[in-house]
Amino acid sequence: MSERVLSPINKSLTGELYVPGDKSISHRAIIFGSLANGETTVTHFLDGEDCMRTIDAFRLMGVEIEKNDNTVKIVGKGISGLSEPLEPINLGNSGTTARLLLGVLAGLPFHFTLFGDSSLTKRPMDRVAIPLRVMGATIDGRENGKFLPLSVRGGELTSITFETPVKSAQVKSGVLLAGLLANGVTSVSEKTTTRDHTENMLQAFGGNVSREAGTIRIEGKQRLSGTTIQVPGDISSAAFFMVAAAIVPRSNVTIKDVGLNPTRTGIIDVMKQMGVSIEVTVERTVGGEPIGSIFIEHSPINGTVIGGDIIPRIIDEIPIIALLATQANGKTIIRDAEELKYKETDRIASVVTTLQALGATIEATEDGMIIEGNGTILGGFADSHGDHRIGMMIAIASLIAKDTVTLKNEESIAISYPNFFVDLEKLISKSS
Ligand SMILES: O=C(O)C1=C[C@@H](OP(=O)(O)O)[C@@H](O)[C@H](O)C1
Ligand SMILES: C=C(OP(=O)(O)O)C(=O)O
Repeated sequence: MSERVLSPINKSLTGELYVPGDKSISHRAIIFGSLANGETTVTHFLDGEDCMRTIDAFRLMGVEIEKNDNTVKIVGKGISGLSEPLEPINLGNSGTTARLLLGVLAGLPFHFTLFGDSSLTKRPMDRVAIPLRVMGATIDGRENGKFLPLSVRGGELTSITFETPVKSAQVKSGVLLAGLLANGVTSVSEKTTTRDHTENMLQAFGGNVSREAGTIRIEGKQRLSGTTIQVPGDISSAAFFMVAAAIVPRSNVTIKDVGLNPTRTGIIDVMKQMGVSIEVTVERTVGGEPIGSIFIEHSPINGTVIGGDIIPRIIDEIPIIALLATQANGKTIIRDAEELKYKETDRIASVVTTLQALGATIEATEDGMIIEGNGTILGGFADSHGDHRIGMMIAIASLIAKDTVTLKNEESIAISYPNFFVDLEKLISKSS
């Protein structure tokens, strides 16, 4: 368990930054590359711990995957080229690996044992196990198969018509992946749109998927072909520097080559709604994913009310939005965000207690939080509790703190952003 002492910077943040590859897209590139026939090359792959769990899982099933820094080559031999793993699969801290992989394993004629770290072991898996059982998989584990460790016996699946009871791209994707391996046409409906990278990437691998008014249909047993995937920069990682630029006086930062998929850009809408000066340019679309740049300047910030359909579009950005709200004029209310309770930590509780410990005025509600603006961030000790996004929120808070902040458990940041402090330093050192 390592600690890092962070001092207030008394400088501005300026310059351009390329953030690491998108975590959601990196996971999916490995999954589809492993199911496809032929070679897949993935560039700007996120070299973070979560995505390594997905690579290791497919290696255990016999897939040849070579990784050199941020470039990954996968030798796909199709679904029939996968084999039964001889060892249990370690999912580490990664909810995306767990839920998406379950969808694939459900359709393979093998037995699997899955386990994760202490955080993932507390996160619900029944949200995807329940529909997969209806399709024909046998999934069991703690508390009637709700929690890891899980045992999965996959095999022939029948298609399903499924309406997701939770606003979750992981659940949607798990069922769609099982649908790809099943007999017949699987249909998944969602009341609120969640990130659609699975649908986009399926098409990039030559698959067919129809999308109409919140319903996605996928025909089973499609043959996918290996391809080249260029992973855009992760807007969920960029969000930390976007907020840093907004709250540190005299800052202006441009994030380059970042993913601007509309199912992910809620952070831009929220920052604009709060009065932040921000300019977005979409430059190109690669594999169905828009890519471009975001320019952010230090600005006066206003409190706001955030809720409803935007929540899945900002779900991973809420911790850093809460920090932004501590610096606003007036109160900010975040509601309809109960899904935060099922992340690496209960992020309603961890955001509120961490920002309170740093001196902010913030209280938890059943489905979100209420933040008083014009807050002063003090120094002190703050623990990531093993949650990468809480760790990065603390690091950005330290930039405007009155005193040093000691970040405990800083190593969790490597889950999604191994070079976070190097990139932060790049923006600071260019400033006066
Ligand atoms: O599909 C994905 O890649 C993800 C979906 C979201 O989770 P939920 O689907 O559980 O909301 C998000 O929080 C996670 O970081 C990545
Ligand atoms: C919730 C997250 O990831 P996962 O669900 O994949 O653990 C996240 O990255 O914030």
